[in-house]
Amino acid sequence: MSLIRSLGYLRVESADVSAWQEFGTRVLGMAAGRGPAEDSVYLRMDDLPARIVVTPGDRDRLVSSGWEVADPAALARLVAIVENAGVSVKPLDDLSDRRVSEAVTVDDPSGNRLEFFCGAALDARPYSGPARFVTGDQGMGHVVLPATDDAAVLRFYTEVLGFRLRDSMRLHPEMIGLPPGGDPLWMRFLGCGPRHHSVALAPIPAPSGMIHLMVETESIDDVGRAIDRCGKHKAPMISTLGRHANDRMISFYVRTPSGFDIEYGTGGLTVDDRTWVARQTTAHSVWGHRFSGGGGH
Ligand SMILES: Cc1ccc(O)c(O)c1CC[C@@H]1C(=O)CC[C@]2(C)C(=O)CC[C@@H]12
Ligand SMILES: [Fe+2]
Repeated sequence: MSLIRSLGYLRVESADVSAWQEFGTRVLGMAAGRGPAEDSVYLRMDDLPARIVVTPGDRDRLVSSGWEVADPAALARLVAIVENAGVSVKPLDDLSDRRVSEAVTVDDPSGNRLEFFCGAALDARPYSGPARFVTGDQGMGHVVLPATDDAAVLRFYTEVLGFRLRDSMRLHPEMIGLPPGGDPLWMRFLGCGPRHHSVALAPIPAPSGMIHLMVETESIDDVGRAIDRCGKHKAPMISTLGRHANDRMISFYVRTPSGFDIEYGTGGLTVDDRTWVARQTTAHSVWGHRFSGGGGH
């Protein structure tokens, strides 16, 4: 098992935090949480006080993704491994807004900021949002992060952080607006627990620092209700419903107020590392997922 157990939280900076409050609760069906900063938005998906924290800023971007480890000893081991690989690790002092007992921060080779933490607080109030999310040992979902140097990020995530390669997908250069006939571009799907992928790295530039966050619900009815809410609140759905070829997730994509997307799905595959074999998928979906508006991110 890798020291990193699952995707724990996202920290987002936004010029319009109130749009996020509306979007998170009315469209995504998450529950509004409370936190120490009056001007921030805290969105709950389960017993944790917040899975998405949106802080005010002058631009819209992913600040960091937070990754949960089992305990302080595991965090110390992970920090030693990362430092041994020549990557600098900084302790995080502002833990009050994160509601965890220890956290550190690291940048991946493409400049994506990661945080590793342990000792998350549980909220005394039960989760009560309209959508029921699959979290637990699968974490809050998966993130797709931009990564320019495939070899460097693949080495960092697998050899240093201990993620396992679950799938690769070759992208045609023209899919992301490059001239045809260049070097192959790879999208890598990596896992740290039972979820098929907790992070995917894509050779696609993203001004907001993020391509999408996938959240998984318990049933297709949760997904159907979310599609209805997108219509009611005029949230921009940027793909039709579809089923992915690699993790079998049935999902659709909707644009957030920060310009990146949420993939909203159900029925994703869980994998067992003793038997899993990483393959190459050549189609992104078995059916559906027709993207509109600039190629799907
Ligand atoms: C291919 C795939 C399998 C499982 C997923 O959870 C998943 O998000 C994807 C990739 C979706 C993918 C993307 O994130 C960036 C923009 C892409 C490349 C497209 O334009 C189509 C597929 C999109
Ligand atoms: Fe995805």
